[in-house]
Amino acid sequence: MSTQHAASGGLQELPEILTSQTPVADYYRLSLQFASKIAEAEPVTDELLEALTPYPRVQLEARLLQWAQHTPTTYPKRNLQLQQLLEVAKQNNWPRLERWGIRLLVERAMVHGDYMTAIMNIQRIVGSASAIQPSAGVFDYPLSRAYLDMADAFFYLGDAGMSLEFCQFYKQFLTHDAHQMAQGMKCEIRAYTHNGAYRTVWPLLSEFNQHIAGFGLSKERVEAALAASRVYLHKGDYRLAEEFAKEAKFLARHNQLEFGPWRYRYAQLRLEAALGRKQVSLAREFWQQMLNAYGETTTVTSPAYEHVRQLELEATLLGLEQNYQQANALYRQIHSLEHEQKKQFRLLEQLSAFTNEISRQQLSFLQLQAQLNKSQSRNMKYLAMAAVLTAVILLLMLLRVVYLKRRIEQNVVYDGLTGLDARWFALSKIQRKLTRRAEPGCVVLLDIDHFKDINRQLGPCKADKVLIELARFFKYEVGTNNIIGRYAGEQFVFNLSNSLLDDAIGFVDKLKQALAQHQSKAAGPLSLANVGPIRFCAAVVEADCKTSMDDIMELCEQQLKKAKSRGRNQTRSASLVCRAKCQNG
Ligand SMILES: Nc1nc2c(ncn2[C@@H]2O[C@H](COP(=O)(O)OP(=O)(O)OP(=O)(O)O)[C@@H](O)[C@H]2O)c(=O)[nH]1
Repeated sequence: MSTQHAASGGLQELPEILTSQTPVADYYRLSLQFASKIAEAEPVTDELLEALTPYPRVQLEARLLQWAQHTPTTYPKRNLQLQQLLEVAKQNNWPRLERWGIRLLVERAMVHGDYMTAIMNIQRIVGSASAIQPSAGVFDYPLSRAYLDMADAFFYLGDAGMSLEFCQFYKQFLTHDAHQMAQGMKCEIRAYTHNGAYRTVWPLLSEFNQHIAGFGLSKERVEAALAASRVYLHKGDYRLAEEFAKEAKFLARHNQLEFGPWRYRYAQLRLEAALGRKQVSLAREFWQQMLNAYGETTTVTSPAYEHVRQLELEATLLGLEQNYQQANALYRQIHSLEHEQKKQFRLLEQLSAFTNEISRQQLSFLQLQAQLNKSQSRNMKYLAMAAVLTAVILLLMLLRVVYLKRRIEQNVVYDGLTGLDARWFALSKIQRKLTRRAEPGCVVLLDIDHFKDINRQLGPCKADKVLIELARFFKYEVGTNNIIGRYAGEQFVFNLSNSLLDDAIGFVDKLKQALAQHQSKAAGPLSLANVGPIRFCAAVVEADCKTSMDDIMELCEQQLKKAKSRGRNQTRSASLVCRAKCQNG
C-alpha cells in the first residue's frame, strides 16, 4: 500500500493554520494525524474516527481504511459494512471514495474467489472512473487497474476469451507506459496460452521479450521466462517448460529478485513439468518447494484460484504415487469447488445474457426513438414551413386588404384624377372651418371655360393631364390654410378664410392673372403649354358660421351660371352674411 497521501500535500505550506485554534486547523491537524496513520500503517482507532466526526469526508476515508486494515476473515459479512460506507460516499457525492471503496470490495472478492461479485463491482466504476494513471494511488480505483482486475476475474472464472478482451483494453490504455504495456502483454499471453493459441502466443512472446529488453525491465524478464515455461507446459513440451522455469529462477537470483511469489511460481512450473514427465520423486520435491514458497507470501494474486490449482497438482501427484484414495478425495473437493465456480459462471452467463438483452432492447428502443425523433423533426419542419407559408399568405392578404381599404378610402375622400379632396370631403371641411370661426369667409366655385374644346383638341387623356396641372396650380395658389376640392368635371371649389368679399374677388382676379403667367411659362411636356390661354368663370360667395353649405353652394352655382351667361372669364359674387355676430362652435 502506498505511503503517499494527498492530505499531507499542502500541510507544510500552512503552518499558521496548523497552530491556530480554529475548526479549519483542527481539520488539518486531524488530516495530518490521519495521513501519518496511513504512512505507518497503524490501525485506524475508534478514537480517531470519533475525533473526525466534524469532518465527515475525512472520517469516511478513515472508515474505509479501517475496513481495509482488517483481515478478511469475516467476508462477506463485513462486505455489507463496506456497502454501507459506499452508500454514504454515493449520497454525499464523494466519487473518489466511492471508487476506492469499490476497489476494496473487488480486491476482497478476488481473494475469496468470488469473481462474479468482483466483475459486477468493477462494472460499477467503469462509467465513473476518471483517473487512468496506474499511479493514481491506492485511495482511488483507476480505470486501467479496473480493466486488469476484470481480465484477472474473467481468467480465474475460466473465461479466457473475455479476459483477453480486458487485457487488450488495459494494454491500449497507456501505450507510453512500458511497465503497463508489459503487464498487458503478459495478460494477453496468459489468455492465449490458456486457449492453446500458440501461433499467436509465440510472436507475442518474442514481442514481449523485445519490449522488456528495450526498457531493461529485469522483473519482466523473469516474467517472460515464466510465461514461456507456461506455454511449453500447455504444449506438452515438459523439457522446455522445465528449462524456462529454471531460466526464470536463474534470472531472479541473478537480479536479486528472488522473493516468495516467484519462488512459488517457478516451483509450481517445475512441479507441473515433472508431473508431465512422470518424475514422481522430483515432483514431490517441487511440491514441497512450492508449498514453502506459498507460506512465505501473502501477495498471491488469487488465493482461491491457487488453492484449486494446488489441489489439482496434489491430486495428480498422489495419483502418480498410486495413492488413489487420497487423490480421489482431492478430486471430489476440486469437483465441488469447480461446481461452485461453474454455478457462478452460469449465473454470470445468465446475467450477461440478461444485460445483453437489455442492451439490445435499449439499443432498438434508442434506434426507434432516433427514428421517431427524425420523422418528428421532419414533420415539424414541414409544419413550420406550412405555418410560415400560411403566415406569409395571410400577411400578403392582409397587406392587400389594407391597400384596397386605403384605395377605397382615398377614392372616397380624394378625387382619383387630381388628388384634390373629393367634393363632399372638401365641402364638409369648408363647412367645419366656417362654423369654427367668428369671422365670415368666402367660398369660391370656378369653372374652366370651354374645356370641351380642350378635350376635343388634346383628347381625353391629355385633357386629364391639363386638369391635373390646373388642380396642382390652384392648390398651390390657394395655400395650405385653405381647403380646395374638385367640385365636378372641370369645376373646383375652395374657401378663403378670413377674407371679406372684396378681398376674395381681388384674389380671384389675381388668380386669373397668375394662371395666365403660369401658362405662359409652361413649356416642354407640360400639357398647359399645348393649349390656348385657359380662363375660368368664378362665383364668390361670402358666408359665415350660420349659413349652411347647401345654401352656399346653391348660391355659388347660381352666380356661376350668371357669370357664364355674361360670356367667359367672368366673376360673380354674392354674400350670405347676416352681419350679426357668429358664435364660435
Ligand atoms: N378629359 C376630361 N374631360 C372632362 C372631365 N370632366 C368633364 N370633362 C369634360 O369637360 C367638358 C365640360 O363641358 P361643358 O360642361 O359643356 O363646359 P365647357 O366645355 O367647359 O364649356 P363652358 O363651361 O360652357 O365654357 C365636357 O366635354 C366633359 O367631357 C374629365 O375628368 N376629364
